[in-house]
Amino acid sequence: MTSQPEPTIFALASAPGRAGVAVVRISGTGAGRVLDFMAAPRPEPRRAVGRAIRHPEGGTVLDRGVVLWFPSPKSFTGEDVVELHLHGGRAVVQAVLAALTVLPGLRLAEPGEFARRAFEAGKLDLAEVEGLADLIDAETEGQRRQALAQATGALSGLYEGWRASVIDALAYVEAGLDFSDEADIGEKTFAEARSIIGVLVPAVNHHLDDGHRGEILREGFRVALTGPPNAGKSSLLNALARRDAAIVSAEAGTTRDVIEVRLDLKGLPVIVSDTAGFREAAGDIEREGMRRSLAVAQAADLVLWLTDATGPRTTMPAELAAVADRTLLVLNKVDLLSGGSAPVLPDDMVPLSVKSGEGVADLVERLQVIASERIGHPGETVLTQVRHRRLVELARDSLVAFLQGASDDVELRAEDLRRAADALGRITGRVDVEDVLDQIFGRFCIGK
Ligand SMILES: Nc1nc2c(c(=O)[nH]1)N(C=O)[C@@H](CNc1ccc(C(=O)N[C@@H](CCC(=O)O)C(=O)O)cc1)CN2
Ligand SMILES: Nc1nc2c(ncn2[C@@H]2O[C@H](COP(=O)(O)OP(=O)(O)OP(=O)(O)O)[C@@H](O)[C@H]2O)c(=O)[nH]1
Ligand SMILES: [Mg+2]
Repeated sequence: MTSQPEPTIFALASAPGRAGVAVVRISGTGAGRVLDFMAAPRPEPRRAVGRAIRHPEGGTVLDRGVVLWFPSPKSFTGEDVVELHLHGGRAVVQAVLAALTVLPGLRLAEPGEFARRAFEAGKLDLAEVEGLADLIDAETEGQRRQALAQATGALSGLYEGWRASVIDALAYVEAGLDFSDEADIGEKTFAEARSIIGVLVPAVNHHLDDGHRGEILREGFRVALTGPPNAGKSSLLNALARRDAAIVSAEAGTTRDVIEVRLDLKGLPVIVSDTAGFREAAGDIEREGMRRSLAVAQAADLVLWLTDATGPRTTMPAELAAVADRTLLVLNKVDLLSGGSAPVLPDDMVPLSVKSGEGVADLVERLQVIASERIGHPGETVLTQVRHRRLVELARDSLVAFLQGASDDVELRAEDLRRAADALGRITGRVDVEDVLDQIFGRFCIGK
């Protein structure tokens, strides 16, 4: 039985919409034929050449572009790849995509399908693919660095290195099994395995005990704006975003829905959420707003409690304080205080006036410092997502079980190590990961 060849896939690899240049990528055994029919002759591998791009039927010139030819296996996907660099007009791209569908054996790629083929060809492992998806999503410098390191194998190297150690230890344990009638050999090899795992476990624990730095950098440091109604939370949000993201009014109880803005503070992603004000006497809608506010505060890495300098110095309600990880007190509207001099405030209270702009830059600076303390040094190899964390925890638990288990039950101890190696292998996709593939590749846009 001959296996059906994979269809050749194509897609716009650059962003949709009008652009200077658009790139259409084609991957699979039919890619060379695209060149033959639409941009003959095939250029030298990996050399950009200017070519007329023609319709395969009739030969009408659709555009004058640049073409690239990456014969298998030296390509992004490992398959034959062709790139057509076109003028980025919508009609040009449409005409070329329509022309490609005319060729037999070609179809439009699904989201992430190019990356999936790169994975299946062994060009990228799963952690690298996830890094690539994060790189495409990266909005700040810190995120870019972390994602690029992961996309180019930093995490894979770490986890594969650990897995190699576990497999070393496993080999010792299994050697002991083979010599089970010679007890002293078994003991010796088991001790070797123990010493390998004894060194590994603290390293794994250290990696896990990172305060979720990589995950926060990847997802954004979350700041919740809370406070009594009318304190100026929405005004502050707008000032931070430098645009009118939220409605501001002199009426108390203006904000009900949660409004998010994303800031880039010196390369760190900070997500600020404006929420409904907290007060006792509130109607149904406002109460729902307060419920949401509480949920946002609970999920936040930092909760700001903003109060009006001319009003009563309300403290954070107990229900809010109870869910907040870390809080910062902010006193707004200091422009309204008579005398003009700033009030004497406790050290941990930040005075500002959204109206005059006074103190806003200082607050931004405080936020940046707090976020950077939490996220730590970029460039270190840190856990970046929950999928990895779960598997590293699973591996650690199995390694601890190995260390604590009875050494005379060698079969069970070997099983502990196999389970640990398996968990680590699932991070990079070295062992069965069918169950998560669709989820991971589905994150990509079409053309990646
Ligand atoms: N034009 C273009 N730019 C691009 C991409 C692309 O696909 N096309 N990329 C898409 O993500 C990124 C670069 N990624 C790439 C990764 C590997 C190969 C590649 O041809 N690898 C071969 C050859 C390596 C070599 O010559 O040593 C290989 O791995 O065998 C190409 C692009 C960003 N820029
Ligand atoms: N004088 C002065 N007024 C301010 C300042 N900041 C905000 N305000 C005013 O205070 C009022 C309430 O502002 P908002 O930003 O809507 O207050 P909020 O905290 O979002 O209120 P709710 O959404 O109702 O909880 C508006 O009239 C703002 O113009 C400030 O620094 N000084
Ligand atoms: Mg508001």
